[in-house]
Amino acid sequence: MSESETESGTSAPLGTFAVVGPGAVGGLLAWLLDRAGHEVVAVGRSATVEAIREYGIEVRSAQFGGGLRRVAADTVVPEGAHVIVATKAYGLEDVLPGIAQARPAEVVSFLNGVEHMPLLREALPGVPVVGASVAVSALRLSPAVIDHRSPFVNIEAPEVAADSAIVRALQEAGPRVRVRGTEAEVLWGKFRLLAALALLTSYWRQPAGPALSEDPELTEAVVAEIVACSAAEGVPASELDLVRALHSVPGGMRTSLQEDLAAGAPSELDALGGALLRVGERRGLALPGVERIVAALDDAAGR
Ligand SMILES: NC(=O)C1=CN([C@@H]2O[C@H](COP(=O)(O)OP(=O)(O)OC[C@H]3O[C@@H](n4cnc5c(N)ncnc54)[C@H](OP(=O)(O)O)[C@@H]3O)[C@@H](O)[C@H]2O)C=CC1
Ligand SMILES: CC(C)(CO)C(=O)C(=O)O
Repeated sequence: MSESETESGTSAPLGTFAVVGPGAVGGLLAWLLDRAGHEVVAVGRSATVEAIREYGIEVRSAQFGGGLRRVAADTVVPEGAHVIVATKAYGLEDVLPGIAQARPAEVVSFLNGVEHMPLLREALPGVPVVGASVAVSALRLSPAVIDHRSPFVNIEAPEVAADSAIVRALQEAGPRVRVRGTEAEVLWGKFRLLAALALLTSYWRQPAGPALSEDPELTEAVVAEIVACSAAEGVPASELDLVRALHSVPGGMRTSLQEDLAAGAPSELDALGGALLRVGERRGLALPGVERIVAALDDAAGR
């Protein structure tokens, strides 16, 4: 019997799920939860909400078959909802008051990075808030059309979230969901890999394979610096494991930071590279490799 099933075999309703930031990741998760029969509302800004109301959410996915689903959409978070947060880091502060006002049952965030959790907790006192990670490659082609490019959606959530309705619903909706360790372990586990990949792919303007091999010394420095940051923040890791993880990524993979910078769009450079530099400053770590890349990307973006 699955966790959300009753003794009689029928699914117990887990409540309303609100996906705040129905972009590539949020739209895909909303679509998957809707497909699994849950009550889902995609919560976004008016242009996106209008597009989803008019058209639905279309997912193109080899893994899940894809298709169009008439997912409900609103600009307001429903009262007491189970909230998934999937905005970009730079959009988080704008959505916090609306989430707080809805007095959500719980909040699970899927943002990349590590600095968003204190912001969420400060804005949502008394609300169970959990940081999870998702490994997936997805891109929003238009406000209601999502291209799911990776043959996987791998979610990790910390052990404290084992009973979360969001985690239980996602476990049954299609993604691979692993519940393990602490929140810091989950977030840094993803952040170590993502930060290295995102910075190097963006710097070299190449997909993962060539970006990692372009300048082995720079790659080595970035790996060592990120592992040092992780350890200083209480999550020890091995450089060798990170190198192995980086080389297991498909060589043709591009990162969302790389896509955003290439498009001249707002990016998460500060939430990734900037966050590492702030750890370095706080912990007295020299990060010359990360610093060089962030400075070059800042220059290129005209900051
Ligand atoms: N794309 C990927 O493959 C992966 C992304 N991630 C992480 O997931 C998170 C979401 O990324 P992704 O789905 O790619 O991003 P998208 O740009 O596709 O979607 C972001 C969503 O957040 C909303 N948003 C952004 N700024 C604001 C704002 N100021 N106020 C309200 N809403 C806002 C957007 O609104 P609107 O619809 O109005 O534009 C959109 O719905 C990021 O932290 C990313 O690093 C993690 C793994 C993989
Ligand atoms: C590298 C990738 C695609 C892995 O999930 C990612 O998280 C991103 O680009 O933001």
